Amino acid sequence: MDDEKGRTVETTGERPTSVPYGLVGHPLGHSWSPQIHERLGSEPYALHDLGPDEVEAFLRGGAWQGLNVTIPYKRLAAEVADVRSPAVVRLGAANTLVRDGDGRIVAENTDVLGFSWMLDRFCRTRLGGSPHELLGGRKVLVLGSGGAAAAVRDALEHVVGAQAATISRGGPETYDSLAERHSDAALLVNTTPVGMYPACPASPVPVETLSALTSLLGVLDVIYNPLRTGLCLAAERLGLPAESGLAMLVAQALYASELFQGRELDDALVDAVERDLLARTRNVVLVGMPGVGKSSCGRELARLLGRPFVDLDDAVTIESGRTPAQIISEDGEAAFRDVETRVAGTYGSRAGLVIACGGGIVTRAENHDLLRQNGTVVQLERPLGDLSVEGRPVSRARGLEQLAAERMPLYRSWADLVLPCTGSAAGDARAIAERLALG
Ligand SMILES: Nc1ncnc2c1ncn2[C@@H]1O[C@H](COP(=O)(O)OP(=O)(O)O)[C@@H](O)[C@H]1O
Ligand SMILES: O=C(O)C1=C[C@@H](OP(=O)(O)O)[C@@H](O)[C@H](O)C1
Ligand SMILES: [Mg+2]
Repeated sequence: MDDEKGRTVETTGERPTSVPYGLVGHPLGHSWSPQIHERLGSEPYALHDLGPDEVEAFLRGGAWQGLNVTIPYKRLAAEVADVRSPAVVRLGAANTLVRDGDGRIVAENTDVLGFSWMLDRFCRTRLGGSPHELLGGRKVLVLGSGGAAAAVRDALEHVVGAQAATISRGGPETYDSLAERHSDAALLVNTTPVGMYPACPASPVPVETLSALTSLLGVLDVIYNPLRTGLCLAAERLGLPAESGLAMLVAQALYASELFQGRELDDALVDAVERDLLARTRNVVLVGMPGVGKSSCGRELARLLGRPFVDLDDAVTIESGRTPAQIISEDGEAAFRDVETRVAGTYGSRAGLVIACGGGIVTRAENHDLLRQNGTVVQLERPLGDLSVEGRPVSRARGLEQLAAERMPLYRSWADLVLPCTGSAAGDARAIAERLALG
């Protein structure tokens, strides 16, 4: 029998009646789990955004082999299971369900394992010791008291032997008492949604409070979007090692995928999958002197990588109905900078973009966090004599020499990569793609 496209449709034998793997939750929104599981070999992987009246029947009777479960159904997932791991029993919550050979539902909590993996790598690579050596018997502050907090606390207490102190708005230990009562804490972990896209970069703890926690060795955030949360940015400003939750996301998926497939996967896959995700999702942000070639190179780079391109000057024009040059000459530079900062916030928080900034983006320090929360900053450099001042009121008014004196140190301090221009925008684009290992 042929279908309407002329393909032969099997009418006998085994046909999959559903997708074997997937994620259940509500609301699901955008999820990176399908791409991650595809890389790990547990595919096809579907998203099941299920309402409260349909989820239990699906968990109990749906034609699935392995499921990840997220908010708000992790407790239900633990309840419907026939077999529960020790972590699931302790937490009363499961994020992974598999069917065993007898059709029984087996529940695990790989959030605990995923956080342990991230903590282990963070401690060894950034703090120079194992979690147990660095944190055993010491106090760790856990911000928040929801499901993610329970998994983090469980890992800290049962795997590492640390003392987890929960900080929450309504609990006995609040944010107000942080600096006063917990200056002995060795690590701080955010499990609240504060700082998550699109309300970013926001931090659950102001940088002043963080600086009063004088025993901190580092900071972790379970949020992975943006790639650098407001908390991580604040910690980095204080010189504290900090990492947000992408590794935890990938590691919990790896442990879930092992259960789905019934085979062991190499832990090194976590680093590899994380690197791939970073390469695909991190913005490339171009800065440099006016006329250096940011807009031209950005356009070429976006074409090369097959990504959307955003020129912040164009975004300003769309947002305000006037070009940057018009705003500057009619209302003054400060008025332009306000709109520029607004659009930097909008596009800086998105993922997978090539962003060309205006030359003056570095004149407001706050723009740096807006753009680096999800981006790698690349500075383009050419000799001043080669720079066009056409249609650039700021360059004309102040002169390139003076602008360079003011801004060069700022470009340098923002830049993750400085690229001496190669002679053509397309050549610069190829050089950036190569230096940042983007393909
Ligand atoms: N790599 C380059 N080498 C030589 N000229 C360039 C290069 N990139 C851009 N240009 C030229 O310089 C001028 C300014 O480029 P533009 O991309 O608008 O710079 P920016 O956005 O940094 O102000 C344009 O006339 C452009 O054609
Ligand atoms: O240097 C500056 O202050 C400016 C640079 C321009 O962008 P380009 O650097 O793309 O020319 C534009 O944002 C505006 O005219 C102000
Ligand atoms: Mg430009």
